[in-house]
Amino acid sequence: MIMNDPDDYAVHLQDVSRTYGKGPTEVAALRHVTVGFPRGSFTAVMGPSGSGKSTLLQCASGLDRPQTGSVRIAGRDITRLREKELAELRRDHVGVVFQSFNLVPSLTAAQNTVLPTRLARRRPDPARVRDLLQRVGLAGRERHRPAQLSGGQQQRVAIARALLSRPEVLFADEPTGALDRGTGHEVLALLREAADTYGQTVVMVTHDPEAATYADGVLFLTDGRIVDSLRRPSVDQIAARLGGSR
Ligand SMILES: Nc1ncnc2c1ncn2[C@@H]1O[C@H](COP(=O)(O)OP(=O)(O)OP(=O)(O)O)[C@@H](O)[C@H]1O
Repeated sequence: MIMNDPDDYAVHLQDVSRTYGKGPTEVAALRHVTVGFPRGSFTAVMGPSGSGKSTLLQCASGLDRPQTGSVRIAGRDITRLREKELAELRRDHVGVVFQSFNLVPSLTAAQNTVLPTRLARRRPDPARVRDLLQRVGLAGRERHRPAQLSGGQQQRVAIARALLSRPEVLFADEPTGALDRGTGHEVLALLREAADTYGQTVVMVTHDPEAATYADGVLFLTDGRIVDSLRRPSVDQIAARLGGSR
């Protein structure tokens, strides 16, 4: 399919730049990035440490505002929205699994999982909550509070929470980084299912070539720019592309 219109994409970044700091300490984290994520696609974002992967996710998800350029989600340029409109758009269309899990300390794993759904005034399906928590390996931990869970377990609560509301767009920053192999594969299968079965658009940062093979395509960032992309690559192709830069 030929896609020229930014609205053909679930998320579209046009000429996005993000700089941190000023003067001698200035860092250009993203430099004039233009990229679209087609609806229902699963994209992996890779590149060396400091290349701008997290910044790309933060800008694309509306958690951070770029200095230049536009970011479209659900047909709206989110860089032009007021805070309240942005918060509502994010609540209704976007799910995130980022490195800080933002779990509510006083709520159990199950309560944290259903929180965004409840905030959006929807009724969570208890069977689906149980199934998701089981699939991310948290069966038996549903009533544990974050302080009673390991870092990896807290991350899995964040993954279940992001998946439960079936957002149109799901951003995940290293969702399998802290997980054992088996749980990591289950999480990747859930992300694949989100795209294939529910038409959700998934954008995932990962350092792991094997995790990236679950995606339809891989984008490579270097020094704030997208320098390459591969469609349906093998582990070996990804590893070869990353070379010594990991
Ligand atoms: N809040 C900040 N203040 C200043 N500089 C920042 C900030 N956040 C990121 N940077 C800088 O911007 C650049 C891109 O950072 P970013 O976290 O996006 O990279 P990354 O590719 O996700 O790295 P990693 O793989 O190590 O997580 C880096 O040089 C980083 O030091």
